Amino acid sequence: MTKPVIVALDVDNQTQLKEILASLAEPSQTTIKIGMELFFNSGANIVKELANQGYHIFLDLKLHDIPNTVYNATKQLAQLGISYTTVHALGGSKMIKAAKEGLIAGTAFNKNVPKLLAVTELTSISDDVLSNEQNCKFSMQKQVLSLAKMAKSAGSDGIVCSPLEVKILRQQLGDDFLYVTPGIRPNHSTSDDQARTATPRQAKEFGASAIVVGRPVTLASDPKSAYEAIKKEFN
Ligand SMILES: O=c1ccn([C@@H]2O[C@H](COP(=O)(O)O)[C@@H](O)[C@H]2O)c(=O)[nH]1
Repeated sequence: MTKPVIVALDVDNQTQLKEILASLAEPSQTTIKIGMELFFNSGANIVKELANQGYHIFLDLKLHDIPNTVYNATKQLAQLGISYTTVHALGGSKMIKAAKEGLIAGTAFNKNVPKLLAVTELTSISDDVLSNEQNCKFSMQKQVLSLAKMAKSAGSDGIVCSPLEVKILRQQLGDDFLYVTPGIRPNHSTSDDQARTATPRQAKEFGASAIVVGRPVTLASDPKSAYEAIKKEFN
């Protein structure tokens, strides 16, 4: 079975959106990620529209609020036809539990409940930022593992982390949990806002369940070839 290469549709207009979608596989074979940029530009209707076209949707709004607010928000999101959504693990176990309950409450009878993914430490956070700005006393690996364990016990279906942490996480938390990894850079020399990166091949070797790829596809001179090459490397 091929593992998903999830393309992050981080665009603010329909023209660019259509161009990228045209480079990807047919909707039923494709998971696309809608993040804050497209959602705040086009609203919930774009989510419903793309879901109706048959795409599997990863709605990445990274909710982080009090449990009651998150419950009511995920209850709404569950009605959009999405497959995955995200909260920040740092919101705590009560918030994660509420997010899951909201998804269950908002899902129509005989539809699948969207999978809940907890974002551990963003892939843009370096070791330096973790210790000097977040004042975390643990190593990155220990911190991500601790958040992932808590998220799993609170009911999340998986986590978002860097590919660099997946091997140890999978050993500790098992295979009945999703390890979704952004921070994918086919060319390791690229320098941008991502701090904890790996190539698609490394993500595969470390055991990622799915990878999330944005700019390496959307900014490529030939997005279709870039997407196909990443899929081949990851599978
Ligand atoms: O820890 C995280 C969580 C989410 N993301 C999202 O993934 C994509 C990555 O895009 P690139 O252009 O490939 O960097 C983007 O939508 C982020 O919001 C993440 O990067 N790290």
